[in-house]
Amino acid sequence: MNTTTEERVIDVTDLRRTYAGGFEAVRGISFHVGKGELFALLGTNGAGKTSTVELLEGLAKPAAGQVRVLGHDPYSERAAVRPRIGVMLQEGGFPSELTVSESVRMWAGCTSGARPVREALELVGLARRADVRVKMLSGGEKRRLDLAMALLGRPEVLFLDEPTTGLDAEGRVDTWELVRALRANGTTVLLTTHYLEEAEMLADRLAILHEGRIALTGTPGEVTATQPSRISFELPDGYFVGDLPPLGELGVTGHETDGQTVRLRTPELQRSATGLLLWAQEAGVELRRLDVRPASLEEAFLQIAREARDGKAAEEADAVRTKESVA
Ligand SMILES: Nc1ncnc2c1ncn2[C@@H]1O[C@H](COP(=O)(O)OP(=O)(O)OP(=O)(O)O)[C@@H](O)[C@H]1O
Repeated sequence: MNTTTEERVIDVTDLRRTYAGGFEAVRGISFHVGKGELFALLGTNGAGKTSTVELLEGLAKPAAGQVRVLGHDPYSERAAVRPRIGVMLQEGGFPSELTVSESVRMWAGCTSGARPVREALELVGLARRADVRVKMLSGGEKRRLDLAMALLGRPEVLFLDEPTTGLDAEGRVDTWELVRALRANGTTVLLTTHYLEEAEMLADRLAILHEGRIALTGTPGEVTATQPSRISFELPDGYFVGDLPPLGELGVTGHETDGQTVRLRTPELQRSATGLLLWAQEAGVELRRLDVRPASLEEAFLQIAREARDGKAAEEADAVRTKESVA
């Protein structure tokens, strides 16, 4: 999506965050989110997602770089930004003795133009639990209450920090539907999640953070297209991988065999699958347990983690070699 500067509801340029003690958790990241877009920030544990989102919410001041939310600096112009955003933190931390509806009413008292309490609870499927004390809610129900609070002020921009952690499968699907409906009504959403399937289902665009930097960004389709697709099958007894047509001619870039099981990697799924199936038909061979699948976001994510680990291992080995050669 091409977004002009005016349409950029969130605009982040070379953002950095350094904690007391000098640790740099966010190391120069840039991205933007257009109106009505859902942008997902993904990353390994400690990659810097929460550190980044806190800067966008105006909860902390960047060490360097610039953040604009709805055209304002969320830290120094907090009063202009805060009423227009909704924030769902990882831990809501509401008083546990209050009931669900009392909690929402209390929060509504601090929110201008708040939705009616009943409407907020219905949106997140908590209306039946309105009179239950917060301390009696399940973990998933507490997440729904956190979401109700974030939605109270009909925000133009919604920050969702791991919104479905602790929800069961049904609760997760309900939340996805709600988020889609909000986005369809023009709400801009910034989501962090550990569930790659969630990002794949919801995000218009995403960024994968690693050690405070953006390792990969794009639409889910663009990100998964960086990884090869997979074809796996079992050959009948008496057939071996060498009996297949030359794999390079099928566009296959890598393969593994384990007994009769063959796994192929290819950046050209249709070409490779067609070539393989034509061969099987002509040779009268049944490819058992045939499985043809494009790469998933999870594979792209794991590949980044692997590359980062291998890169680090290579750097460490280089450092050891340098040390040895100096000694
Ligand atoms: N207050 C702090 N002081 C010093 N370092 C911190 C502080 N808060 C976070 N960090 C460090 O900054 C890095 C990024 O943390 P952050 O919580 O932003 O990561 P994250 O991507 O949200 O991780 P997770 O997926 O585990 O929630 C981590 O190495 C963390 O240990």
